[in-house]
Amino acid sequence: MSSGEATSEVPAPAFADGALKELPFPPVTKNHILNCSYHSWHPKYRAATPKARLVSLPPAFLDYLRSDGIILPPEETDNATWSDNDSGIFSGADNNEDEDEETLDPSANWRETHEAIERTIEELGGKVAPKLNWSAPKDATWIAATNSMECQTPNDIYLLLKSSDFITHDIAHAFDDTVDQFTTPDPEIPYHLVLRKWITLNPSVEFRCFVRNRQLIALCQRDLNHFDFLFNMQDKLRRTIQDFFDLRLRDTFPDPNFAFDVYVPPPHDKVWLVDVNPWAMRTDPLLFSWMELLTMEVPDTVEPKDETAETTIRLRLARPGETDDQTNDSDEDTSDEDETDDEDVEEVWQPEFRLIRSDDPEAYGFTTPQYSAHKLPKDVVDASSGGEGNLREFAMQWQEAQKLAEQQRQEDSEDD
Ligand SMILES: Nc1ncnc2c1ncn2[C@@H]1O[C@H](COP(=O)(O)OP(=O)(O)OP(=O)(O)O)[C@@H](O)[C@H]1O
Ligand SMILES: [Mg+2]
Repeated sequence: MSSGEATSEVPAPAFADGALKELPFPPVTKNHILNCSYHSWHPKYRAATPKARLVSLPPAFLDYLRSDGIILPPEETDNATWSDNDSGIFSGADNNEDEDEETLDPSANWRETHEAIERTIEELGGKVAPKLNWSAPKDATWIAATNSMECQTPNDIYLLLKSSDFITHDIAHAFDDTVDQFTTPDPEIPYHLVLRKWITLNPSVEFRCFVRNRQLIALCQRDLNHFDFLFNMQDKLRRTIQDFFDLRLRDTFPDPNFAFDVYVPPPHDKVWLVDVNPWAMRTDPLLFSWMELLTMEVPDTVEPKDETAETTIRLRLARPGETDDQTNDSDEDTSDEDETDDEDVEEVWQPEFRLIRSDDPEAYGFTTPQYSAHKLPKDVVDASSGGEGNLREFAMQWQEAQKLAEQQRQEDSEDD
């Protein structure tokens, strides 16, 4: 797939009466969205990505994902316990024997895909974490027996994918809110199921990193819990991630603005690239606000002229929208007075690295639901419309899931 360089720099903020009226995002193009699709960037950064395989998805499989209801292909292990089923989830094997098997098995039209998925799970050691081009079904884990994204069978995967609003966004709204949404025909999206070898990730060392005009400007935790030990290793982590960005991403990613997610497991000297996300509203800025990220002042790095001199890098603060030329012009015009000004701003600048402090309200999830753009998963709403019994059963499952998640979090933080 061709990946076009985004032409847009960060625009000068549109101030009105001294206040920004709207978030000054550079125009988000369909091309930018495509550049952030797993299938676009993965081949280039494969060596830095946890082991993953891509299964290309035919239209018939996408039709299955789009169809109402959750009907799963029959499994050899299907047994009677599945048939006494009032959850609305059916396996083809549960159906009336008189009916035609072909019409009952939803995978009849995409058997090859189903088998490719089966083989790939095996190749990856029997456990995988699935995602589509952009999204993982994180909002649907409550429906899975494991209460996580860990999948051992194709049906585990289908159940998650079909229950997730994030997956629906990938298949129905990928180009929403792009500047060329209504003016250019949608490019065909080569849909892929990404199967990642399952690893037990420690959420405390997952970070989201923000890149503006090819500079790493900010980074933060992805998990919104307080992890005390992170404070002691903040500098080391920042350096490791900055080096990774400089070496691997800065000059090779097609767009100047994007956000990337990394995993930096002990001993914290290697960075794994987990995902690349659009520089757009749809990406959660987590511990920052988009307004901060779009308007924060960052320096333009000026390399010291004498390369042998051991010197602090001179930095000059540039405002968003100020081009290199503008910055350099004013640098050339260096009067005595300017030098004094320069001294004022000469300092070692580093991207802001935000961590959750123990007293932050985010640490306890008081302020925002985990997926704020989707206040309630659709299935919660569906459960409530299924009557009191459904809701009670759902509430019990939900409580159990929360307890397990909390237990897991505590174990993980103790591990470190
Ligand atoms: N190989 C893996 N094994 C187990 N868990 C994984 C694996 N890869 C990723 N995860 C977990 O899945 C989470 C979500 O993955 P990913 O970032 O790809 O989803 P996403 O939908 O793009 O998320 P977002 O909407 O925040 O951008 C990660 O934060 C990580 O905890
Ligand atoms: Mg992502």
